[in-house]
Amino acid sequence: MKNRYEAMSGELLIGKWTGHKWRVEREIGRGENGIVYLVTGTIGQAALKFADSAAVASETNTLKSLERVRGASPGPFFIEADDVEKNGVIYPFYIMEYIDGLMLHTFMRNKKEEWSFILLLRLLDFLEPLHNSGKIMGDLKPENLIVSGPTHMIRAVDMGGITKQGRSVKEYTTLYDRASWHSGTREAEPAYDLFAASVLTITLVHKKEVQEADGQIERLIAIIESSPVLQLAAPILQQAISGHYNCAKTMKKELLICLSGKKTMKLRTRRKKSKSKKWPVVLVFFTFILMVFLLH
Ligand SMILES: Nc1ncnc2c1ncn2[C@@H]1O[C@H](COP(=O)(O)OP(=O)(O)OP(=O)(O)O)[C@@H](O)[C@H]1O
Repeated sequence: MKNRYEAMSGELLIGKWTGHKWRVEREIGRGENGIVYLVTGTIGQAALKFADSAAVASETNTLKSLERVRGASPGPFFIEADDVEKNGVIYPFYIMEYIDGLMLHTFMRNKKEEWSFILLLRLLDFLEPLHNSGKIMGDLKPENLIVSGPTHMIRAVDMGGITKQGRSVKEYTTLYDRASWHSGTREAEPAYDLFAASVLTITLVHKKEVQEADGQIERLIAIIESSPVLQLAAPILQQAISGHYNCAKTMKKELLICLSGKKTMKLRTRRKKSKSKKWPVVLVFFTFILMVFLLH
């Protein structure tokens, strides 16, 4: 790994330019661009990311440019950038807010499949202010998202894909990229993220099948239609896939309507004969929906 410092738990890092001291608690993640540590400084806990100077500069710029969207906190707050010098070598890093929570796929591991809709609602809450600020997330995938706090807010940890609307998407992952599914271009527009949000929701419930669909949109639609859980929101998921939505708020509104009583009644009537054991889950689920709606 080029120019990335491997720190140890308990180690004290001193910023070369600010003189600020950061005590390393533990490593919290690593990826292509860098290593991230949970650290403690005079301001309390924070996340420290070692990366090469170009990545530190561009990620720092992205986080700063998101300050205008801060009311909705889509990503971590930027704190400061600095270098640490060890044995005559300079290692660039930056400090950001530590987002406490679980990665999306870890969060879903011990949850009922119906939770995928709550996360979709939260994802739409996350996307709306970002889109209103003239940007899109681009690389929308579970690995870049954390579920945080008692209201299960979605926050992003990797902002590398954020692209100005009208430009070509900077970074993408084929599984969630509409162009790879032959369903549109890579032009950065809200509909690009809403397509990805729909695929992400399907993936939370049927990951293997989505991977096997291998870019064939008809197979993706067949997964929705044959899934007892996803059927609850089938029209919305399909419309997002076909590019019908270019506004997260509208998609959220229609999703809530779709998940409300009428659709459930239909499904219940259809399944009456089989005395489904799922009704307590559905009841709990709609109580959650109501809570999310009221909390917002
Ligand atoms: N501010 C943060 N708060 C909490 N956890 C974080 C934070 N930033 C990063 N992480 C954790 O560290 C991991 C790696 O961080 P990040 O995605 O920024 O690295 P990367 O090298 O850019 O990754 P990639 O290879 O996906 O480009 C994340 O998946 C997440 O688990």
